[in-house]
Amino acid sequence: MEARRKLLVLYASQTGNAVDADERLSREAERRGCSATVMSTHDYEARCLASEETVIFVVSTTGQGEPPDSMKAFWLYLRRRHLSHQWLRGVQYAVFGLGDSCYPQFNIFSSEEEPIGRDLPLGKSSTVISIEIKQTSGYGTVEKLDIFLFVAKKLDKRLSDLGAEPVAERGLGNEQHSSGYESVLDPWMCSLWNTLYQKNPKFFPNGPLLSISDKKLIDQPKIEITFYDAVGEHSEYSNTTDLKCFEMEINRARSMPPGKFSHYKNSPDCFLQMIENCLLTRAGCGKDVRHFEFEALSSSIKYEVGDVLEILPGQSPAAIGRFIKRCCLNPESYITVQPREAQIGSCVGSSMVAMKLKTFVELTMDVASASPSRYFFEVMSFFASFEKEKEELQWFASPEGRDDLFKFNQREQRTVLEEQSTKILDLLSKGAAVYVAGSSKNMPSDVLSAFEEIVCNEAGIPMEDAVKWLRELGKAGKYHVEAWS
Ligand SMILES: Cc1cc2nc3c(=O)[nH]c(=O)nc-3n(C[C@H](O)[C@H](O)[C@H](O)COP(=O)(O)O)c2cc1C
Repeated sequence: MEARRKLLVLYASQTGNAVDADERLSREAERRGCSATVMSTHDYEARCLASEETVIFVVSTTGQGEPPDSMKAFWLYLRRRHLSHQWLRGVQYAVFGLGDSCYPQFNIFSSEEEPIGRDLPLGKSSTVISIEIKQTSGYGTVEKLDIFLFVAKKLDKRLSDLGAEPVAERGLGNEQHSSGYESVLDPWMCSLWNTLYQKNPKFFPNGPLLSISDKKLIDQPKIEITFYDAVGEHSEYSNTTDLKCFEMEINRARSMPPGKFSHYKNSPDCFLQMIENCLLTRAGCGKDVRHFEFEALSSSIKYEVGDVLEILPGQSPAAIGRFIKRCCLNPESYITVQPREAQIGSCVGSSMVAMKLKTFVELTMDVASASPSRYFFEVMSFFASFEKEKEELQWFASPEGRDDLFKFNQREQRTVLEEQSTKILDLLSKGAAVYVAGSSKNMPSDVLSAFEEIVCNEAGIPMEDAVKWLRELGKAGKYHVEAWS
């Protein structure tokens, strides 16, 4: 019997959206009975592409029409001149691109005349910074270039020039769409499954429609986290991890006062002065993408065109603490993180070496500024015990609820932490009675515990302030207010 067909799903991402989209594609394929391997273009050997059967690419465009860092080597290989027009004969492919039509409106530099420095997206956060170190007063000729979804368009063309066969029309997801890139991804994915099924029914033995229940898949996480309560049990290894080095680097940078001399040089680490900080995105478009300009103050700074200046983003320790507390975990406990199946390869922050939970959260997760993914709502709906809440989460995770989710989640820039504190506002906006008292002492115990849990613990608002805040809301006539004494 011919073996079931397999899919290779490759992603190239700078800030994480393509990873989400890619994982969604592989999940949906697996729910239809087709096994899929998800990999970053960074971990994939480009020369092996010719021996694949079907490859789905999800790629984003970054910088000024550039491929993500993780795709640069892969793309360089694909562009080699010696590759024949038949090299990918027999390989089927589909490309889904992620981009943002805001970008062509910026001033674009042609590749020969790029300014010194590059855009540096800094993780999946609501503020993105593009950096330029000023050396001369002029920037060279400015050209308009269509950089919207540039990478997906180029990749699609190159794959086809190398003889690969497209199985679906290129999908182009635009973040400016009223419900984000998912509004294009949903129908694109459905038509992809149908086409693959028509080409070879072995892809989906039970047809292209959903055949495995969500529950079964949600029960099988890809990553295993093991907790060790004994502090120090594994600490003898922790100096060797990349994360540990990263942590040390961050601590070193944070503790460096102006004018401090580095340990190994007799000259100061270079100093830059910020001379411009301007918003690149349109006002009100819901995104904060900034252009910073720095001027070198010390002569010690040496760089060449293409060098990268990295600014390490940080998270508030209070937010990390609140997140861990909300998960009912001990921030001081040690964990190891590893993929459950060998084929998955390394996962974000994967480490066989135990590290402190709070270090892991600080270095690998964005708890205070990134909006949770759609899949987060899907998984939460599985665990929700309150029926109404479960239904709402399921609606958000469904294709029909996608627009509502986008408005509630991304447009409002909600975060995992905020989800908790907005619960109380949701309650209020649904017309629930607001109880106001002179002091929290008189609150009925169920109201008091809800307040302690949501307003005080999650949002970090002291109880007395929360009571004052409620009184203000009541005075403004927004909510029905009852008093107790
Ligand atoms: C610094 C930066 C530069 C970007 N440049 C472009 C661009 O030139 N063209 C485009 O279509 N989208 C551009 N985008 C939008 C991204 O492609 C879009 O946000 C995408 O969803 C990011 O996917 P990723 O998280 O997988 O990298 C840019 C985004 C950032 C943060």
